[in-house]
Amino acid sequence: KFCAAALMLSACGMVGAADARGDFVSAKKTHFSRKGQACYIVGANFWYGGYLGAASGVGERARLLKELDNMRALGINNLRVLAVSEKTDIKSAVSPASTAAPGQYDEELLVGLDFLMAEVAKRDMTVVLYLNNFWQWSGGMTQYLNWFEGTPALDPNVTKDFDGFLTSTAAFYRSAASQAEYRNVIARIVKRVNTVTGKPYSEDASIMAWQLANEPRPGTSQVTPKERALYVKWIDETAGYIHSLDKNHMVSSGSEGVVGSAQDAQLYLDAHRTSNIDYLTYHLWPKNWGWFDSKNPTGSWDGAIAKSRDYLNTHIELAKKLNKPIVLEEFGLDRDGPSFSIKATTKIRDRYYREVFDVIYQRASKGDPIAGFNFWAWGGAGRAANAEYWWKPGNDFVGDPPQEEQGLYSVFDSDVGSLLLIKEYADRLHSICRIPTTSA
Ligand SMILES: O=C1NC[C@H](CO)[C@@H](O)[C@@H]1O
Repeated sequence: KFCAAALMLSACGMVGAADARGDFVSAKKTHFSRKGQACYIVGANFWYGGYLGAASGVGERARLLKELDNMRALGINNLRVLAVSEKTDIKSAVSPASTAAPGQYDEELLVGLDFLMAEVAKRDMTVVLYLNNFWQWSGGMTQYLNWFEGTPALDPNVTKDFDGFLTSTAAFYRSAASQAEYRNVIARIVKRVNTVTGKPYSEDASIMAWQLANEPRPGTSQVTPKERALYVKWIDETAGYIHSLDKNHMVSSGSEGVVGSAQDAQLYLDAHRTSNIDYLTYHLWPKNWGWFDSKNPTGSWDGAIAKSRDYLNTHIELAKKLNKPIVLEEFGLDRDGPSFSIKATTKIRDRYYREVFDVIYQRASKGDPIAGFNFWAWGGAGRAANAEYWWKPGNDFVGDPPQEEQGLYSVFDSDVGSLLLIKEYADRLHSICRIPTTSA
């Protein structure tokens, strides 16, 4: 009876048919597999993809379709997207937010995510959806603490106290009330039925993975044993909760790697050993982490490259230890000058991208567990709206979220050299596993 009803509902488009099991990206030891083939992630960070998909308000569906076509044409087959944002008074945060208040969700933004997923599926692309943010630019964990612990929603751009932000925000993991609402939101998204396709998210193979948060950190590099244990437990139990709701998809943490694990490789290993985490993630930020000085590129280049190569290779070795695939899901560098202006060249950034791509391609060619990359971040047709390069509601979305200058790390559609470089390495990675670089 149930099958007949399901078939009938499916036939009239009320509930989309589940994708076949083999259509889902899965981790097979240290590599990803999809449709019976090993596959590599050639991806972009596209945090605002769901926002563009909204039917009105912030939505720009015509732009979204053009961005997706342009990315697909380059061989990009994966997008990393913000799935949930929290309404906040923080100035350098995006608005509107998908969670307007605890228990109040913005259906228009959630339909935007539905539309994005429907268009991604048409292009045989996949998406990693992150369900929270350690940083303030989408409200994130500090906003949960404001709602449930009464502490101020902190913006390190204002407080200028980065370590204070890290310690305060890590209180999220021990706030029972915050965790309860966070899980409500997780359940609402993971169990959602796409209003455009009629397909349950949990049965949609165009989702590659659910991700706990963007860059969740345990606190500062001086975390106590108690904070370490809490962080490890939070990753294990939250990932386990998602798997309890959805038997089809992988789950990842969104970690930056050792830098995001109190500079401690052992903590990174301990936090990702659980079978509830299907693959590893790491990020690479030479300027943010003080390795590269964009005001002194010549003097800081060699050190930055040496540290970057070491970071890349160290994490591929850690993936071998855990026998899991690993994705470099964020990396970037600013424009020549440095400048936020789209008119500035990107020679240094392109050179850096090539250095990163070379390590990834060489080690992937040898069968090492590097499963791909997502560069940070797709700016596409978006443009900074004012001379100060700060985002304000109503402005274009670009690759840089509102807490950073609009042009800092974005790859725009006019950055032809960067786009050709991405395509060159997309083709090379796809050639390793013979995935068609254009949708069949
Ligand atoms: O997740 C992130 N990592 C680094 C990006 C660039 O600084 C930043 O915009 C984002 O919060």
